[in-house]
Amino acid sequence: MGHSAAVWDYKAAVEVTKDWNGIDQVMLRSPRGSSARVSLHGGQVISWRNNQGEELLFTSNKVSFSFSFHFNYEAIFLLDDPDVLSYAVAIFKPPKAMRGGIPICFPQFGNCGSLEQHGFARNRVWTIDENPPPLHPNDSKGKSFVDLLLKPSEEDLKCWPHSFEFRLRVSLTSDGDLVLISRIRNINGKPFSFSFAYHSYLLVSDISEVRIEGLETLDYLDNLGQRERFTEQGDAITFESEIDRVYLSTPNVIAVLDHERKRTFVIRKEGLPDVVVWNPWEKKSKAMMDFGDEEYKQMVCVDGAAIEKPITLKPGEEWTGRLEISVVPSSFCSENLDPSLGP
Ligand SMILES: O=P(O)(O)OC[C@H]1O[C@@H](O)[C@H](O)[C@@H](O)[C@@H]1O
Repeated sequence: MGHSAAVWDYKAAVEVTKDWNGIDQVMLRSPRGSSARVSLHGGQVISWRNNQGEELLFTSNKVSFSFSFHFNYEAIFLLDDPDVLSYAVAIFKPPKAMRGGIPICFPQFGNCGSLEQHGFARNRVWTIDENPPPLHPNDSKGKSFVDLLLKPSEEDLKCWPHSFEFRLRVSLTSDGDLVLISRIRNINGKPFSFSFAYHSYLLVSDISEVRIEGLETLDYLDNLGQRERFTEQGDAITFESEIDRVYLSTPNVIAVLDHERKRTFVIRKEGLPDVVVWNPWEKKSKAMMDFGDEEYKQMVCVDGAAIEKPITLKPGEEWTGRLEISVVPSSFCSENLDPSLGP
């Protein structure tokens, strides 16, 4: 049953539990029944549910564990088989981000650089930041939230020699909107540059029923063709095969319409000029160990990102990248979207 936002105890609505691997997860709840779950593995949002308890983010039913023992092996386990899963958990630690939810790509996007694909942040264990520097009061009022912190380890500094503090706030508004605020501070003696993405796996009824509005007429880099630059010709993006693109200089509001479910994800962003659109389609997803055969139909990645022009921070400087996702009935068409991003 829903509760009134006026009497809701937002602090009590944040609960920390352990996952099957002993890593903390933070559950956020809103007075009307929505929820979000954040794993300290990667600072990754791994579930976001609406007031009716329906999941809004895609996560694969398959999980892949890599482990080293003389050789590198990769094994797949079905999450819905408890015996197999508990055996897997007993012998392996998952070093990889779960396929789905919202992994954080930092300090590198994709393989453009010397680091592991999409950077190391999604594969590190973050901590809960009990005393973060303050944000605007509107970022706390009427929200359940958790603040996470990532600092580089000695190993990280060997491959990326830049000291930083990465603070991530994940919030759930009383209406059930999901808000992610990343603050990255240079605590190094020298400037550094990075790229970034909220790799958001949206759950859709069927990818062939999905249409993305807000990116028409824009230039994009095509990851399927050596990042060649093209201009979007269609009046919206629809899917008939693999798409892997970085749209450039995008507006602050993007709409992802799911015709079959008659609902629209509205993505509002700030500090994130680019938008990645990705669906692996059948052939590529079959080649990926942690994707079920038909699962590509249920997802589309639409990421708020900063990729084409990396962010450069001088010593002491901080960058903020903000993403807000809400879900509205599809009758609420994109012409109604308010491009302002007030909290
Ligand atoms: O398998 P990963 O490392 O999570 O990456 C998934 C995909 O992420 C996309 O954003 C990249 O553009 C793709 O090329 C990549 O396949």
